[in-house]
Amino acid sequence: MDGGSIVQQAVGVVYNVLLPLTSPLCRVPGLTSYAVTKWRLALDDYKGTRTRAIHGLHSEYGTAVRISPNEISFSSLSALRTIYGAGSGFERTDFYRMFDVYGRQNLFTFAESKKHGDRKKILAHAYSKSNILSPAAIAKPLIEGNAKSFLNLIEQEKDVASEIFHSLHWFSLDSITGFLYGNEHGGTHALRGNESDRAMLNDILDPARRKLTWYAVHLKAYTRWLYSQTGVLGSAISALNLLPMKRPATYTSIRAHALKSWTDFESDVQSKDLKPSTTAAAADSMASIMAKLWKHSTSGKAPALDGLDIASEVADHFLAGIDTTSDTLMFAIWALSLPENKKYQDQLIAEVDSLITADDCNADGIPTVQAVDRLPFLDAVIKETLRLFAPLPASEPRSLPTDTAVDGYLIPAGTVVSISPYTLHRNAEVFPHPLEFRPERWLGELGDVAEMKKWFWAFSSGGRMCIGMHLAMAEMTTLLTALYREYTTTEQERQKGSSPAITSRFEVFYDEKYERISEHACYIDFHRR
Ligand code: HEM
Repeated sequence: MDGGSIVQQAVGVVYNVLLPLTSPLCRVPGLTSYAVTKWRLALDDYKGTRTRAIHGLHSEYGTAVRISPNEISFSSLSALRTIYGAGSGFERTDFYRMFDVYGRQNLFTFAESKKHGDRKKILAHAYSKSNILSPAAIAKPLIEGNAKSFLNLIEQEKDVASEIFHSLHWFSLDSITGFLYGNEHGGTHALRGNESDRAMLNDILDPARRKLTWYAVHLKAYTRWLYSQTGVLGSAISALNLLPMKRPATYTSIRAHALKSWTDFESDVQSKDLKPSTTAAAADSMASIMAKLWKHSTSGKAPALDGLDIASEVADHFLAGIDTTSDTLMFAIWALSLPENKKYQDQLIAEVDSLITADDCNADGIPTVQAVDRLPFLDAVIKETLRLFAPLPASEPRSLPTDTAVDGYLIPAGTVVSISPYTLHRNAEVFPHPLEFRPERWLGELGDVAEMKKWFWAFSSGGRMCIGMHLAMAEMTTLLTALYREYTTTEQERQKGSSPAITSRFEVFYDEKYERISEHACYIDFHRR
């Protein structure tokens, strides 16, 4: 070994081993293997065990644990306020940049609060509860119409509807595209049988998506290089099976659909001179989120947006609005269909029958988005589903450019801190019998509801809380009420003994009381009442 490489190795040891062991973060409890190298947590990521491993560390070491030389996980309410409270100054980390679309940042990926706040101002009203529930806005007819299409699918193609992982994804796909793009410029019709719209789900189903996410996070430059190679080298990379996910890589058709929706809209506004309220069709097109952003871009107001900014923003909401809502609906219907939970399904049906009258339904007989917002037991069922089966259960990383303190620990500038809904939602002192599906806990029959609400974190909190929450709630309440007004549900024989499972980032999530899982599939029988 020559002198240069000895010095290099010495620097490596100091940087990788001694520094992590002498940093102020050493006071934070945890396992040394996590403290000395980021690859220990990366191994959990690779195995798909990250969130459960961190949860295990919290069970053993308490509410603050070191999970990497530069990363601390917390699980207390005080840390939640310090890190995620409005105006805390903590920013999203670079981790989120993998959600940039077409090379542009968007609401989800902006780190700085000013840029984020400016973009949010343009969108906040469209996603507000009053707008989502307004009889004059785009969401109401869209969601009620899609609930009707879901019931039609059960009537006309019962076997197809019965595999609810897919059929509910079609519901959320049609709902989010109609809301973002409008019917004329990208609204999909998967529930009504459009095969190319349905095929977009293949982007989501490929398990290689988890591997690609791991590469994109842990080997960012190498992954970018792999996918940018063309010609002979590109073919050699493919032939040697070096790509973590075969081309076309993740979300290709969803992103292509999103870009086409924007370019179609842009050429229409230029050629037809579409203006709000000139015709009914134009008015519908102009009510979409995409049109809202376009109107802002032509208003001359700051911040300036160009076409790719708009396309990126809407494409990100598109992705954020598919799995989250349909995975939650799937777990809710599956949980209500289990024999041991029949009492909850009966209670929900009794509530729907007593509180939803013919006057609460639209001309198609579908309960309105406003009426279903007033059902307390339904709300408890959805909250309990989001608690136990949060569709985004993993840690939400943040950092601050200056030194600070969290829960009494000195946190040097740039340290990554995070909390996960998975761990918050399994605190047995707040949620007695945390692994059991018990909707009645939200009605005060098991634990302290006020306290539980403080710990409920499925939609995050503070300035970076989910902007799509009211849209998602309207979709979920309408679909579940419309369904249980007309049907009861049970597990199919082939589903018995296994939990449905979903993918989130690197991991697969399911009901951990089960040993068998059915990933991306859930078989339910619908029985007309
Ligand atoms: C049950 C349904 C949903 C759940 C549980 C959920 C959950 C979340 C969570 C936990 C975050 C914060 C993530 C983080 O900081 O790492 C988030 C942010 C976000 N969500 Fe949702 N989401 C849902 C539905 C939707 C829908 C339907 C949309 C449609 C537009 C949407 C759009 C967004 C956006 C744009 C952000 C970024 C907000 C910001 O940074 O200001 N979500 N969501």
